[in-house]
Amino acid sequence: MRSEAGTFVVADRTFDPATGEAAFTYRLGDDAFTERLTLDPALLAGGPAPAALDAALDLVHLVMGTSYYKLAAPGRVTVERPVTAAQAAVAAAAYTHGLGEFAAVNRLPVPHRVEFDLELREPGPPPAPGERGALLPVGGGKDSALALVVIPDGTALAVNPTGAQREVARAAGAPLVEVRRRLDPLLAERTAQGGLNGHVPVTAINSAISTLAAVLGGYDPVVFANERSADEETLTVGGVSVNHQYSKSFAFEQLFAAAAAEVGVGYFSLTRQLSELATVAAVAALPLRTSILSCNRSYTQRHTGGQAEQRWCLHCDKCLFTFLCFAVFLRPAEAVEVFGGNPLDDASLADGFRKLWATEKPFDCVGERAESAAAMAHLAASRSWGDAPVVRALGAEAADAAEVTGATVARFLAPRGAHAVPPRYLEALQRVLAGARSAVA
Ligand SMILES: CC(=O)N[C@H]1[C@@H](OP(=O)(O)OP(=O)(O)OC[C@H]2O[C@@H](n3ccc(=O)[nH]c3=O)[C@H](O)[C@@H]2O)O[C@H](CO)[C@@H](O)[C@@H]1O[C@H](C)C(=O)N[C@@H](C)C(=O)N[C@@H](CCC(=O)O)C(=O)O
Ligand SMILES: Nc1ncnc2c1ncn2[C@@H]1O[C@H](COP(=O)(O)OP(=O)(O)OP(=O)(O)O)[C@@H](O)[C@H]1O
Repeated sequence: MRSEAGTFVVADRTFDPATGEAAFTYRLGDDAFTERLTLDPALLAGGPAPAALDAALDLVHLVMGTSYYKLAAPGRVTVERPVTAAQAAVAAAAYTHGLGEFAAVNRLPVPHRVEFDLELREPGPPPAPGERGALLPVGGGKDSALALVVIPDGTALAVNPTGAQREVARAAGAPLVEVRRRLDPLLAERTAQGGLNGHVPVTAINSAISTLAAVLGGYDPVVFANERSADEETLTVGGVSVNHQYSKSFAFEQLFAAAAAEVGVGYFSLTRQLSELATVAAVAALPLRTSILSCNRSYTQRHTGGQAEQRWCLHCDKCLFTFLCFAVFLRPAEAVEVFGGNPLDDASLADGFRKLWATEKPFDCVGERAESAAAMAHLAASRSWGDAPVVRALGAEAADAAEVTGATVARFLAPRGAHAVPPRYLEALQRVLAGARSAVA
């Protein structure tokens, strides 16, 4: 069936509890797209409340549509199944702010305004929470590695797992459940034929998939590791903030937590009060620092298909930022052991490092401008790193940039800001942070 011109339709979906296969269909003009999930058999043994399972599937269906919507970005979304007000709020945020970078890159008006044509329903009575403990989505990088250490009895979950995600779960001693996600191949075809392309709110998608897995498998809560630095905008367009990491922000977390609560699942970010530097301070002191991989280039569909070796590329914005943070807490030889190289020795990368505190930050998962400047200034004053070519080139200007806001590494190590971490998890986090501080001292 054709969708009405100018509308993107969140259409049908199916789920087979015997095989764990779920299919989510969308329509855009003459095209129908179906994205498929295969859920780990380990998740299928429980007997989830049917209303909660339905609502969790609806949440996935809503946010996963952003990938297909973006081909034409018609500004109108029709949702065929009734949804709750909390789900509608998640969808509105995902299509508007979650597609903010996409809109800016494609020179569409920002904010990207989307009208929803949907029927609201009341949420069902909240089901009893699952009894199998915390479910921790892992990306393979430093943040979720820290969460695995703080919650040692948790279960890790990887969407399209790679060797890096499996390795970090193994190093932390956590059982791993896997969810395979397959984009409709027609998406790539239509993109190649000139469809619009750009970033989608992937943490919103992973959050919804994790919540579905928690409902099915009887886990509670779902614990993400989205740091405070993710709240900083990437750039401003006509006075409006555009954030590459919007679906990692606290604003989005609060909206999503309300929808997850309706299906009996707690949802929060354990590291919400931490800067990237504070997270790295802890991870640098842990043995599993050599098991992490934060380079996004190694997480493309090509790599998640298992066709290429994964390693730090040491050139992309995220590699440069992550190396800079770790250098604050490691000696050069230790850093090389973790990363397999030293980009601060390569003067040709100075411009790449400088961008980390520029007005327009890279569209990547990097920390706050002030924390990058503070980290580089800190290295310039250190005996171990002060002579590295990039540090020599940038130390003085980084110190000037840091001084504008009074930024220092020490200031970024103190937890601060709003959060929704339950007391028992907060105490466990504080214990690990204190242990790491004494290891570094
Ligand atoms: C791995 C990566 O960074 N990919 C971004 C890149 O896409 P690329 O073409 O280089 O490779 P693929 O990811 O394999 O994508 C192939 C095509 O498929 C489209 N697509 C992919 C995933 C999806 O869920 N929906 C899709 O439509 C994609 O548009 C390609 O055409 O550039 C893209 C455009 O800017 C980015 O959207 C890709 O980002 C991925 C969705 C991704 O997983 N990125 C995370 C590593 C990431 O950015 N994480 C952030 C969290 C940001 C957030 O929550 O929004 C973080 O770690 O802070
Ligand atoms: N493929 C994935 N499957 C499950 N969870 C994921 C996946 N990718 C990212 N996440 C989760 O989303 C959140 C944000 O991802 P992010 O990439 O910032 O974290 P990370 O991989 O832990 O660390 P790093 O920033 O060093 O890459 C984290 O909680 C992370 O575990």
